Amino acid sequence: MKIKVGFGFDVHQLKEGHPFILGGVQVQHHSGAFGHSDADVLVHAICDAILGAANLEDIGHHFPNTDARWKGVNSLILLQECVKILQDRGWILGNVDAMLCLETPKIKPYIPQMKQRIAAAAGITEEDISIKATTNETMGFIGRQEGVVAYAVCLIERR
Ligand SMILES: Nc1ccn([C@@H]2O[C@H](COP(=O)(O)O)[C@@H](O)[C@H]2O)c(=O)n1
Ligand SMILES: C[C@@]1(CO)OP(=O)(O)OP(=O)(O)OC[C@H]1O
Repeated sequence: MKIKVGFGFDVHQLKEGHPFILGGVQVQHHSGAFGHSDADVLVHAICDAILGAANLEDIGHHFPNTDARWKGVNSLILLQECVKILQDRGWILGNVDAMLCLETPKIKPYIPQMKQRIAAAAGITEEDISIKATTNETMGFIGRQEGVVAYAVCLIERR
């Protein structure tokens, strides 16, 4: 059995009045993440971890932000596609561990639903997806609530 690890990072700007989609779930907040897609920073970091593990470039390579097909796209669709790309090369996604960094709102109550949606899109069980959150202790652009950051690692395996 061969195993590999992957790492992903993403950041999006927060803008007043935008919907805030994290882990495929709409979070109630006065501002939300802004991007070409639905700007789901958590799912983007997971996509990059998966692609990185298999040495398959990054999310922008597969889904360019200049392509109208991805305008406003639900990022869970991109995640599903990344897992398919992985499986087409003989890899199986093992587990994912992710960290969200944002000052507010509290993410903890949304985590069970995020896990359900990510697990369903990625074809893994909820036990194999961990999501955690931290503030930035009021410091920097995260502390000023100008942006949101996510990190993710994953393991992939093949016989
Ligand atoms: N946006 C966030 C940030 C944090 N949490 C939860 O609160 C705990 C304490 O966070 P600190 O940054 O003050 O250490 C953290 O462990 C998370 O469980 C959250 O839900 N949403
Ligand atoms: C997801 C894509 C594609 O719509 O656009 P954005 O929502 O801007 O997100 P980013 O994290 O910059 O990744 C690039 C693109 O693949």
